[in-house]
Amino acid sequence: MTTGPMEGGPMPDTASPPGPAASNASLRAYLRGLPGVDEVGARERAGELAARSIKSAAKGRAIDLAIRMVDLTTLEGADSPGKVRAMSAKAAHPDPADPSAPAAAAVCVYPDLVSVAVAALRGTGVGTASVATAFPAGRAPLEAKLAETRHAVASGATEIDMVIDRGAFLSGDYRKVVEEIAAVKEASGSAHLKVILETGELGTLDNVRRACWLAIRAGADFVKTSTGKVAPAATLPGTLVMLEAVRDHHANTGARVGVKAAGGIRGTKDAVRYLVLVNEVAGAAWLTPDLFRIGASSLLNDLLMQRTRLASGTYPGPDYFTLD
Ligand SMILES: O=C[C@H](O)COP(=O)(O)O
Repeated sequence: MTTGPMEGGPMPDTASPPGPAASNASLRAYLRGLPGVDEVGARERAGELAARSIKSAAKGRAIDLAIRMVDLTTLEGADSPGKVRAMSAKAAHPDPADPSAPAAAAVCVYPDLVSVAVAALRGTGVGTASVATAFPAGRAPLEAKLAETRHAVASGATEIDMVIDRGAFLSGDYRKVVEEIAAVKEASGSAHLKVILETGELGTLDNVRRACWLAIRAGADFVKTSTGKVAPAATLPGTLVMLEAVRDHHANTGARVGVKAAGGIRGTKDAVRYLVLVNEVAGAAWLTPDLFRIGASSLLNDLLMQRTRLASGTYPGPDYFTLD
């Protein structure tokens, strides 16, 4: 098992973390002094939780919860207003034949399409999330990243999904990572900020733990695994480490930060595995769209198919739901 209050006593935040104006040297010293993540233990624990089965009655509830947690995403060069409108309609009413099917949490689009999603989602309660900060690579001057963030917010985005500067992180410039997140947080105003770590580029689970700590410290409302553009994208062990980080942050400060698993999550089985992980690692308090999201471009249809099968005993035909 990895580190945690139940297994290893007080967590890192209690070990006199450096103050808000800390130099890069003290951030480096602090982060490098944190107890390491037990990679083998994390993988074993994630594997063990993934193997758990849940009863049919609980499965129906889990599927509805997973639908409510979906950030229905399109992040392609070929995205168009028409596609965003169709996706927004689907997010608000995933199964037009069954009004009991819950709505998704949000639609996630590039900044130039935010206004289209906002108009299409007005009055539905579904949020509009926008990637910003030169998604997915994050290679742009800070001013350009802030301008993009402000544009998305001015267009009505309720959530901003930013990427961290992985180059700065991997070369040990933690101060730059923190400053950039804090600046984007300010530019986001009242929009919720999700900070994408791009765990597939961080190399180790220790780095995932460190990046989480920096993002939370800089003001993240959510920490998010991946852009969906880099392999591996979301993984159970990486998400486990992130859930431990938010759990420990809560134990140390009383504040709750959310987690978003995104990238490569395509089936109901996978979605349910993430819910089991959330429940077992962070706790039931995180089983809400306010604290856990699944970012996915093509998961919703499988959730709807499984939902219909549970209710009726048969799978709907392949053409029953509109394409994700
Ligand atoms: O943020 C969400 C991801 O970009 C979606 O990735 P996906 O297309 O693999 O589902």
